[in-house]
Amino acid sequence: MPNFRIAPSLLSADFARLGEEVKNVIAAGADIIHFDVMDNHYVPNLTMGPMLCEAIRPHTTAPIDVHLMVKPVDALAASFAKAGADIITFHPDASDHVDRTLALIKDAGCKAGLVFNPATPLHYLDHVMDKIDMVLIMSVNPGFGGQKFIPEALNKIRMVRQRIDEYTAQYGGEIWLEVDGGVKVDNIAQIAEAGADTFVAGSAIFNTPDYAATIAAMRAELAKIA
Ligand SMILES: O=C(CO)[C@H](O)[C@H](O)COP(=O)(O)O
Repeated sequence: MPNFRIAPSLLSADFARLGEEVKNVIAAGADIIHFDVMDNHYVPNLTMGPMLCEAIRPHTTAPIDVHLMVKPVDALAASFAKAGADIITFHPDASDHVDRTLALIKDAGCKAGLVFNPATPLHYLDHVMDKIDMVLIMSVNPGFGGQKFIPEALNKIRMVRQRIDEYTAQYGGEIWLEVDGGVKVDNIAQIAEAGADTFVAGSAIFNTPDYAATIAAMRAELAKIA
């Protein structure tokens, strides 16, 4: 069975109690904190900046996975690396120089990844497979939590899984395949079957009264995958 990781998105957490929410959701069995950064320019919403990342950093030793939905990318990527991010992903269509942005993130000591919106072509992976630690497939259009999973994302996940497997079989290393948007207890197994190993879930976890029960239910679904 692959090493499955559950990454609750703070987008649906109680922003007035973020430190507590971070602690609670990790204690409930989550692996990673997913931190959504929206700039009201690349996406039509405004969320959290590096100061909030720095503020939650002392509340957990779990990796903080920063998803930059911003344009331009580089200055904020550097600020989030300083603020304690472990993983920084960005949208290649928002960066003028994808290779340079990846290098900036890696040089700052973080893992780096590319994010693909539902309509972003995968050719951005062509010359950078050796520089990425993660591919994040958006299964909704970015900007808001609580949207419905777009089924076409499953085909894209399968294509990326094949690409990662072929690359790592030849060159070694590890590249995580994360999926974000509309992930729920009742579709997580199907998403895993398509090839994802890391699952962002916002509303599905934070909008339930018992985080541990929801995460356990997700893991029970994932355990059904051979
Ligand atoms: O990046 C995002 C939206 O841009 C969110 O992480 C994502 O939508 C998670 O929310 P939910 O699980 O409620 O769909």
